[in-house]
Amino acid sequence: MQPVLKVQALSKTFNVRAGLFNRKKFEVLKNISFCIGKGETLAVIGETGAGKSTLAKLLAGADHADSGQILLEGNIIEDNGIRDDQCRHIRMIFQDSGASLNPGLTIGDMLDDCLLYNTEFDKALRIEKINTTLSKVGLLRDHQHYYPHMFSVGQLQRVALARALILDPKVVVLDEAVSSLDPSIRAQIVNLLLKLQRDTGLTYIMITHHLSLVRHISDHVVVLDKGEVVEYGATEVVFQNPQSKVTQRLLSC
Ligand SMILES: Nc1ncnc2c1ncn2[C@@H]1O[C@H](COP(=O)(O)OP(=O)(O)OP(=O)(O)O)[C@@H](O)[C@H]1O
Repeated sequence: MQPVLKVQALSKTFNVRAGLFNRKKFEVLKNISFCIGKGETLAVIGETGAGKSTLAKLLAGADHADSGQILLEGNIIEDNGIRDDQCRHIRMIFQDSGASLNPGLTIGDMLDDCLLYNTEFDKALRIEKINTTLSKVGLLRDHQHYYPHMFSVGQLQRVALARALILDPKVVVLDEAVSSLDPSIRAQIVNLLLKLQRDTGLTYIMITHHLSLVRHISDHVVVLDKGEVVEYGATEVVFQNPQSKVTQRLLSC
């Protein structure tokens, strides 16, 4: 079966300061390759600074790679740093959703803007889509009139999820999206993610330090170390018999 997302030899370099006047190249991601099937969850784990968030941004189109390809359902959506700007099928949710929402916009206006800029929907269709999306993530119709500061942290993650889902993406990248939540709220959001996946065949790429969560919900895992894939396989296999020193260290914590 064709993977929904295929990443081929993705590399990324940052120009970083070296001393007072010089800059040097820092290879943050080196030759990253993996693929993921529809309705599956792939976890990306690694120590601090391994390159996980950079990879998340490249996948979601928030930054560009220097080389390599990203293919969605067999079509190249990024080729050596050139992104198909029309591609809205990979969306991202961050840890601190509150910070990524415009405090001056109601949730309804924010969702409406997403639809206005990315679809040809008329007003009636946009209203219907906003209502069904809010209900999908467990929020009420009335919540569209609320501003971000009126929500709890857990509800804000639902709002972020609504913003990601309103354009019917195929892949959602979750960068520590449930990490800051307290355990009971985290469990609610994880159950919501699993339900959405069961109902719609969504594919997740989950970046997290929570290894119990990785074990609970991911089908495959990629272990990054200093920008390189040091282990990649079925989660159960990797957890039971970790091959790389980094994976062994992570699992022993
Ligand atoms: N814009 C940037 N310019 C220069 N260096 C950067 C930039 N963004 C990230 N880095 C560096 O790239 C490396 C990887 O960062 P990244 O945030 O991707 O790691 P991470 O695995 O997500 O870490 P953490 O688990 O702590 O979030 C780090 O050394 C970081 O300092």
